[in-house]
Amino acid sequence: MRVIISGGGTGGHIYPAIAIANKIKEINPNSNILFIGTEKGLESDIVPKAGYDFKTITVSYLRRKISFHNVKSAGMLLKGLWQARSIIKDFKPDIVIGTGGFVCGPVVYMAAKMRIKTIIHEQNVFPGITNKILGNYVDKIAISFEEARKYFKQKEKLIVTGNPVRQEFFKVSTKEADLKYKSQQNKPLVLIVGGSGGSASINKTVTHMLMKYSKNPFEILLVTGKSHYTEVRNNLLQHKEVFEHNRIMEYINDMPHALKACDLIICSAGAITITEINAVGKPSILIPKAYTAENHQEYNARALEARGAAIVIREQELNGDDLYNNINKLLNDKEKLNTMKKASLDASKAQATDVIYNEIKNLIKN
Ligand SMILES: CC(=O)N[C@H]1[C@@H](OP(=O)(O)OP(=O)(O)OC[C@H]2O[C@@H](n3ccc(=O)[nH]c3=O)[C@H](O)[C@@H]2O)O[C@H](CO)[C@@H](O)[C@@H]1O
Repeated sequence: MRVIISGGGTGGHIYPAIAIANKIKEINPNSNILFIGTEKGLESDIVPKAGYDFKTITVSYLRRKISFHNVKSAGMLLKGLWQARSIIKDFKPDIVIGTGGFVCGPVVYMAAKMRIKTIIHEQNVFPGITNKILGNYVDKIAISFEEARKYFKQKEKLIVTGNPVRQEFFKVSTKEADLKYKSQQNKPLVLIVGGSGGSASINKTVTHMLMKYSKNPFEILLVTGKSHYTEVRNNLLQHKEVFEHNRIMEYINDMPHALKACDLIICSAGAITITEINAVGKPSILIPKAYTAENHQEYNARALEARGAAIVIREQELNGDDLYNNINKLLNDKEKLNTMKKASLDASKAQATDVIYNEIKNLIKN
């Protein structure tokens, strides 16, 4: 099997691509897989670390208004299309898979025009602009929610698969996870993550909370996001006692172990993070990022809240005191925590990666 996978910009597009690639490799160890992304996107760091060959093309986004930026972007898009064509021509894939983000636009479009089999995967209820356009050209559109159907005109191409997550989330051992991530074995661990890029408002609120309640009876591991790390660290260094009970990191490369080790996760409500939380069956406090397209993160979060697996706090209403009280209340209510854990696990759809793999196989066979 020769496969090109493209998706990038944020972790929410990259990790599903890796989950699909891992599945293909697991079943076909001799398969040849090539990722295409951009140099600037998170994928240029994550994909090689995951052990896959990686090539880049140039892309840019378009603004809604007429602008010089758009003229420049159109030029870059043409260049990207040309680069994608040349990589596809050399690699000769049996199939090209897109998992969203601007970069997969030129790659999947070019492959379709070159009459190579193509499939895209959409992680959210509200599809991204790239996937919406690509829907016109690809052979198959894998969606994660029934509700996403109405946003695609090409009904005959749709298949509901759910979101693929890496198998490690289902296999990881609690003992290993605790050893790796719990620095104080006698205290509950609260993991706080603002998505793959971090969240300025979560970082700010948690910083205030830690300064005010530095002797918290739990341990906090705050993952700031790479671009926020220095600022958060400098602010917290003014209150050194905070670091006696808590830690900060800029990014976690081993999220399966970190998630497994925590007693509670507080995070923004990206679709892949939520799927991973369910895979390990953890209770969560979800803080949907405001101003995401169609407010899709709040939609993701409310779905989990309705199942009793999560508590939702709107970003606009976030403050350190409430957050601290919510954490304390939850960690002291074992019955509620257990109910939330069970509801979280019940929401897990472990078979998504298999369903997508079967679609890929069928497309290649036909
Ligand atoms: C602001 C915005 O529009 N964000 C979107 C983006 O979010 P984002 O990229 O934050 O996506 P998700 O929260 O869905 O996924 C983040 C991924 O990064 C991983 N991770 C994160 C932090 C870290 O330190 N280490 C790490 O490995 C997580 O385990 C997860 O696999 O893509 C998602 C999936 O299309 C969407 O649902 C989100 O709404």
